[in-house]
Amino acid sequence: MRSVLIAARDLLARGHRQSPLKTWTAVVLMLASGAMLPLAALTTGTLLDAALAGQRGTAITTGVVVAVLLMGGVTLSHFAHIAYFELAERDLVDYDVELIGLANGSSGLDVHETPEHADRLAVLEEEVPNVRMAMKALMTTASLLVAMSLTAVLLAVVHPLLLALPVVAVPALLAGKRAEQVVDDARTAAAEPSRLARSAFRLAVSASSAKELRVYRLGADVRRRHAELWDAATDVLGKAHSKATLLRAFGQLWFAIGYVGAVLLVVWEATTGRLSAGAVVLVVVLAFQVNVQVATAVALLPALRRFAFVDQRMRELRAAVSGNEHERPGGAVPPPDRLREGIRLDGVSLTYPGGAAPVLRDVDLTLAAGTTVAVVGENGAGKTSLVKLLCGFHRPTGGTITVDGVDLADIGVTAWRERIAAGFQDFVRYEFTAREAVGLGDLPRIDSHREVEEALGRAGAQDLVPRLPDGLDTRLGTSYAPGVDLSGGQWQKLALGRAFMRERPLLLVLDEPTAALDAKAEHALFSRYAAQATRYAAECGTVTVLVSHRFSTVRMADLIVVVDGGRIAEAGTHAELVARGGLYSQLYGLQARAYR
Ligand SMILES: Nc1ncnc2c1ncn2[C@@H]1O[C@H](COP(=O)(O)OP(=O)(O)OP(=O)(O)O)[C@@H](O)[C@H]1O
Repeated sequence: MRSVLIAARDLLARGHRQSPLKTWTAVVLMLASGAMLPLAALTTGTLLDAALAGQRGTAITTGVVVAVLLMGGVTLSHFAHIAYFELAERDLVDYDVELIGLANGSSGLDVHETPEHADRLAVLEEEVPNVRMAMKALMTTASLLVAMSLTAVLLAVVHPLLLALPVVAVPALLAGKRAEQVVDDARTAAAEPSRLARSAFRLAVSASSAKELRVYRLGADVRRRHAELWDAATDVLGKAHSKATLLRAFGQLWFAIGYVGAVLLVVWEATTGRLSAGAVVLVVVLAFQVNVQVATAVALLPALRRFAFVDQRMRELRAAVSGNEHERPGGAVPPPDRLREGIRLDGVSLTYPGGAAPVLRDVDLTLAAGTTVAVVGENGAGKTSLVKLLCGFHRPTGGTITVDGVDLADIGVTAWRERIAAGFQDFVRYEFTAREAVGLGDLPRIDSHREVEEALGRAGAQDLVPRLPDGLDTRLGTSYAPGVDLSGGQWQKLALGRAFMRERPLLLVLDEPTAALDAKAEHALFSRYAAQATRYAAECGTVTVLVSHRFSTVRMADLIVVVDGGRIAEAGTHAELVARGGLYSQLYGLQARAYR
């Protein structure tokens, strides 16, 4: 119950922030409409007594009042609906905006990479559109509270024993509440299989997986997984719904017994002359209204409980994002204007949140200012994890990273990120215009035609634009709007252009930037990288970190770092490492032979 009250308060407060006038209009109209039906019942009783007593004038006046009250009940709630419907729409947008903010609200990736976070986001993505229903349920509940209170007072005035009628309604309400708890628990239990089923569905219908699904004949398998996961989810939900229906039916039956008892009581009192005919009509109508009120309350509970569940998840998300224990926001020291010494890692280790073992251990490394450092190693060795630490996405769980002698943890995360340029292996395919897809790399200059073209030139992707039908104004992708679809390599070239938008980065990260490029493009690109890295190095001492599996790329680096099982196995120049005859030499030999 407490969670429902908190959720109701949050929803009203959110509505009030959007429009105080509309909120108050809706609340006042709904409260007034709640009083109309009980007052109409009262007036109907008076009307009957007046008619039976031959008081024509009173009967006509009360008849008009009954009509006005009945009309008022309908029209007030109609006008309230206009106000709260718009509020609910605004609330919905507000929730979406907040969700986008929270999904991107942590400076690092620790929160993002936990299953609880994924579940919370999946639940919210699905449930937030039900805010419309929640607003309607909340307003109707406000109206219902007035109606129930007034009804209780009127019943008590006719006969104190009739107060038992609303009391009889309580077990019915409790049964309804219990039913909702059962459904909520089931929804939480079904969140994981539902999320996995949705992911199987996306896999089955997305264009990017179509090729593999056909070649490996995975269609039937994905369908089977999807069906099994939904079966698991719907089984849990189905059982819960059956149990909830039984609980609600029990509640309704219990109330029906009370209703019959109340009607028999007033009829008995009337036959003994203690109550008037008008009072009997009043009680019969009110008792019927109590039944409707209880049924409405029970029917409203699901929407309110469901919203309370959303509100609770939203609060958990806020708390998880703001109070993430693994993530420190970073100090206020600004990053240096230019790197003089470079970046040092001393005894650095990293264990992911919830991870059993460190994925990086005892890493000692100096990335000297103005140099290009290549990181190589087998899959899962820890290369990307190293890059993530340098970008401040995760904090080392042991040791320190210093930038020109200042602990990276003391440097403001946002300020540090502004001095990083990065191209990631799992780059994003922004389905915007080509100019925006590149210009996003440096938001203030997103609209600059010249600077976007220069960035593409630095990334070796200048040949891409002339092939697009509307040049940089070409809309990309076909998922949400008609646009031009690009090849994997072309998307990657745009991602590289994005990485080269920032002009004075202290750290340039290229995490397997050429995986989707052909050999000619790769070769052209490396020569450009080398020139670019030299230019950056002269301007601000940039450290370029290049993660690659291609040794033809790697050999041009000033320092090659070989990562093996989370440790630095060896480090040196290409010549030094080949001469040493260690892991690098073996891996290089294997690849060189393959190319011969
Ligand atoms: N978010 C995460 N949570 C837990 N473990 C992770 C996470 N990301 C990576 N790992 C684990 O850390 C280890 C190193 O992964 P990492 O991505 O750094 O390897 P990599 O050398 O870049 O591999 P690849 O060449 O395949 O890209 C792997 O065992 C991986 O399973």
